[in-house]
Amino acid sequence: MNAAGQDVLNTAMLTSEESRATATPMMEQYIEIKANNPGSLLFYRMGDFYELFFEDAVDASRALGITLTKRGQHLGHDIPMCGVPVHASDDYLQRLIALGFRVAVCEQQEDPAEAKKRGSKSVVKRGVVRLVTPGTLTEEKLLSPSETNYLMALARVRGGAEELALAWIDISTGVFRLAETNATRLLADIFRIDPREVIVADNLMQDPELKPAFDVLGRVVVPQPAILFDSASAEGRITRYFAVQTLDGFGSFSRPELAAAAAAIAYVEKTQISERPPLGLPERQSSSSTMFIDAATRGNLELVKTLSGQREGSLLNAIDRTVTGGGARLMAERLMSPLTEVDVIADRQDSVAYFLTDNFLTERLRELLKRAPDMPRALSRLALDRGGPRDLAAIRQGLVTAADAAGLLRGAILPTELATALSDLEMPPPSLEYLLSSMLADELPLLKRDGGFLKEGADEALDEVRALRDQSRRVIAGLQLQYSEETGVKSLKIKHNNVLGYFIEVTANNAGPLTEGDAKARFIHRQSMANAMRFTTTELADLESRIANAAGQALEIELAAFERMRLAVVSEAEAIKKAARALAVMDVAAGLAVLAEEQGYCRPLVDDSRMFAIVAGRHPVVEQALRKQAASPFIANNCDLSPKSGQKGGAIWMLTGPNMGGKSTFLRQNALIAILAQMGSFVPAGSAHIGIVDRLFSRVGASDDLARGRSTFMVEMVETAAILNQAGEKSLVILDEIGRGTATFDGLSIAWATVEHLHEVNRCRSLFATHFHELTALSEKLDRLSNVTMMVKEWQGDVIFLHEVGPGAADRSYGIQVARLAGLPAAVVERARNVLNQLEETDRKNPASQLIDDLPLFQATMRRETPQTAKASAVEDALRKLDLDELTPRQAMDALYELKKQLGKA
Ligand SMILES: Nc1ncnc2c1ncn2[C@@H]1O[C@H](COP(=O)(O)OP(=O)(O)OP(=O)(O)O)[C@@H](O)[C@H]1O
Repeated sequence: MNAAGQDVLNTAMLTSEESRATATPMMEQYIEIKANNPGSLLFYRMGDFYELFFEDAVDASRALGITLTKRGQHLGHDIPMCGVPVHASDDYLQRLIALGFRVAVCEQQEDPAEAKKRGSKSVVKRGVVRLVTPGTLTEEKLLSPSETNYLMALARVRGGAEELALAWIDISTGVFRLAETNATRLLADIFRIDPREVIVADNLMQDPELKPAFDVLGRVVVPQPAILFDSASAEGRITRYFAVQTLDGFGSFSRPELAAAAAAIAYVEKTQISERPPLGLPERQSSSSTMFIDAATRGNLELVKTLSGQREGSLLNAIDRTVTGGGARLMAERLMSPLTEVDVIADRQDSVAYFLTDNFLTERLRELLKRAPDMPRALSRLALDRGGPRDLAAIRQGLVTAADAAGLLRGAILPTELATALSDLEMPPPSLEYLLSSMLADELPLLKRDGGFLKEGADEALDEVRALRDQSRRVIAGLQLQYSEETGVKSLKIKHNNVLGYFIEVTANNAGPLTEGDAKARFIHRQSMANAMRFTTTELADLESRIANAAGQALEIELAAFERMRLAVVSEAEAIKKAARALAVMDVAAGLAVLAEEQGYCRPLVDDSRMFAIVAGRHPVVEQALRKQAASPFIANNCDLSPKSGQKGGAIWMLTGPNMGGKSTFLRQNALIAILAQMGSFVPAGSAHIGIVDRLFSRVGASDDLARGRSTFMVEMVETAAILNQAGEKSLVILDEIGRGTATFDGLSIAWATVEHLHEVNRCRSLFATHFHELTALSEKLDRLSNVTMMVKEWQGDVIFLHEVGPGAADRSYGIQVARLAGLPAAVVERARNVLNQLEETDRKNPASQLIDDLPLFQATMRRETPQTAKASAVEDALRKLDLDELTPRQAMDALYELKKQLGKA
């Protein structure tokens, strides 16, 4: 029984020997194909439908809400069945893929008439032509225009320095990249790339080092046979795919990188069966060239989606002004991977600055770009032979846009990035655009088999058969007139249907003149209906076959022309991809210029210093939200974490202030400004000077991870631990209310020790917001720590939030006032006030802040501990080397004496 309560044969029973022995020939074919494609729903082509059977039918009918029927029996069980029409299959595929299914598409591979020739019982040949999985989509309907669609392979090869590597491919655009990684940064790297599917060797699925990451990724991870990841045969697989002798020309790759790349290629081959998408050569990405943002930080800062999963409210949504799908994808990619290389950042800023200086040019360019179709995706479909006439038209329009954009910028003195883009725009040969424009009609059908996509004048032979077809139609109209005059039946009509083809139709009452006398020999009776009779003539039959032939010939000519155009496009794949990329680069730069102009952003100075000086910074998302609500304007705030002269480490700002005062907003805005600056954008500030941030960490907001058995406090501590273990001198760390998830004293102690560790060990630029006002006393001992506070005014017992960051420390949180504003019952507010007074009284007698005088500094305690923990003593070493199971009692005694002697020496 399955979950739906039906008695359905499961796949194991279906593919058993017994099942095969009793199967009909068609069932036998089905079982064979099903057995070869485990884990996928099988779309089995029958005429105009894809049919699903057995468990697949039950699952799909439930997922798609379509009717489940039955078709005969097998092994004494009903065979459940459901089907989707071929012409609408993209919609169904989309829904199934979104629900996490994978689909094997099985087509008829010969004409049913061919099969019949082999005998009346023979089955039409069928084969799986493609596995549809989330990471290997190419259809326009299945893809989001503004998002990349990466398939990723993770490989591990023991022995080298870095044992793990990632390879990711977007077959809808041909992008192919590689990077080394390690267990610590694995999740951060995967989230940066945000793949739809990650393939992993099945023998790694339970690996203790990797399993926690797989658990977080969930069903995105798909186990595959380990042989796909075999590093020994990796190079061969890659060279075969790219049809080259050696990989030497591509750069040098580590063994894990080769294994990951080969696995990704193997999976593409496995899912695309006979087709080969046009992949770019693998590009190596060094992890040091992008800012490391760990998974928690990426989520907390809501870069591309909010914590609740929406795009609305994310940073990307607030800054994306691009007008093309390719531009939107590049924008998201840049936001996900801010750079650490000063020169490249400056190049990108130069492009934005260029467009900012010429509004007129920017607007004209954007108008052009708005008409640019998605060239890389159309190209990919054409290369995979899944494209239609509209994909050819997309390439044509893209090439026109590229030429127009090039025309607009040619002759100008362009900054580096735009100059490169301009020369890329000029890569595709003009002859290609000319070919497509001279062939393609204005109105295009979706499918090439519908014909009618070549324009008049495109092909002489086609024009001739079309003329013949049109002429024949005119002849038919003439015949109708002639027959009606001859017979005197005015209502005589020549009609057409798929069964009879062309025929003459008269009403039953008017049949006489066609069935009597001489006419009887001329008008051949075909069909009698209730009220009508149908006839044909030799002339009409002759005309009909000429028309049918003409249509067949026309389609043949069109399909041959389609193939010529397709090959012409595919042979320029590299140039087309370059031009498309150039359009995306221009779209991003122009979009960022529009944003900077509209929102008043400034160009930040980004260099290799340790500066972090933001003047009048704003939160890019909150600022726009406040404006939209026409609420009071956003209050800009400064932030300076730069080392003072003579100091080496970065500064820490300890931020206190009331609830609702704007602490979290201030913390996040500075992290977001760093990200924007390093992705090459202008930033929401009056001015900004940022020394490259190589790693960004944030611990903000409360979230729990109950699915993995972690409480809110546990998550907080895990994230804090990651920060303290990994942050270095170039990092930027944002910590919001560390220690609030536990008892006050525990929380205060943890926060205290964390600040000391950041100051003494990590020495990074940090912002630390807290309600533990006792911590502000630390500024007396930690020279790079300053206290700042969110300013408030008290007015007639109420608090007024000024949202302004000023020097000093808050002495209270105004939590009770905020609680009152939130509508806590008056009695509870009153009682809380009393309790607070009592507590404050006790604290005044024995303040926790006095601790600062009583506690030795963190570094001092560290120093005391370090020698013992860091370097094991000779006695410990000797003890560790002893193999107790191998010692006789006598040897054990001797070893003990020896140890004692060594201890004496120490
Ligand atoms: N600089 C600002 N200018 C104008 N409004 C602001 C500013 N900063 C914050 N706000 C507004 O104040 C609200 C509260 O801000 P935020 O959540 O940052 O406060 P908080 O101090 O972190 O509060 P809590 O301690 O309760 O978490 C925000 O939703 C925003 O609308």
